[in-house]
Amino acid sequence: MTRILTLPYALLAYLIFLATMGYFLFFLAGAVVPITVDSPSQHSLTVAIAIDIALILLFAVQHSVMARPAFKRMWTKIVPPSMERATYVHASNVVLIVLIVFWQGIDIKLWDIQQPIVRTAIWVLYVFGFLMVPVVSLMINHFDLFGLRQAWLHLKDREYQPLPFRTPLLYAIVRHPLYLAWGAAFWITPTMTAGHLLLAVGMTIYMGVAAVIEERDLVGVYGDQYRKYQKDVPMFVPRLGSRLEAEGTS
Ligand SMILES: C[S@@+](CC[C@H](N)C(=O)[O-])C[C@H]1O[C@@H](n2cnc3c(N)ncnc32)[C@H](O)[C@@H]1O
Repeated sequence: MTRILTLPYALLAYLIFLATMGYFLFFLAGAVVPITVDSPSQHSLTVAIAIDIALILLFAVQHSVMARPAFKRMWTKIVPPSMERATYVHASNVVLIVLIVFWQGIDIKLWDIQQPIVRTAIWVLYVFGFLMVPVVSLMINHFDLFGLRQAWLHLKDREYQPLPFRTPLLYAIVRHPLYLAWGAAFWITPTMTAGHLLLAVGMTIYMGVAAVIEERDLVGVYGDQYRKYQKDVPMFVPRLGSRLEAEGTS
């Protein structure tokens, strides 16, 4: 039964993710869609800040806890292993939709660049940064990240093999290009409100902590290979003039 259900379950998670991400592009831009990061709050400033912080914490806890090996070991006693990653994607979708729906905008402008050419250039950079998120996910294994590979292997009755350690393209320059792309999406805007800043700061802190925790797990999985990678390649900020040969540490 799970053999038949796993692939549609994972595909549904993936499609909802794509739709949510499409919405999120405009949510962060504060344009086109009805609810955005700048939608005015109906609450006092203190309550609005408290709700926003609770939403960021919910996002951080769900993403961090469900990605830990110990949680996965326990969780896969309930959820079939082939559905574990797709379930993570479903949960992440729910959390992101909750964040979008309940986010409280705080309309205090910290910067507001109106010069048309500069404003357009910033929008172009924003879209580029945002689109780097799916592009970077393709560099390691997009379909594994979204649970589709696990579901496909299960359908074909083939055993799941974890991804090998790799350092392709941007992974030869920094260890966390996906978080860097997310950072660009959160920070690059011609009009920064206090609500948007709260989201950008909260997510940046979360990604910093998540990267440290993720690396502990990666050292556990890949051992000295990952330790060497940590020595050779910076976490977030590229070092001028130094770049691993793509795939060089694999
Ligand atoms: C959401 S991705 C984020 C990757 C990274 N933190 C980044 O910002 O690009 C997390 C998954 O990527 C995998 N991963 C991260 N770096 C990797 C590497 N160099 N080779 C293979 N898998 C990697 C981890 O095992 C984890 O399952």
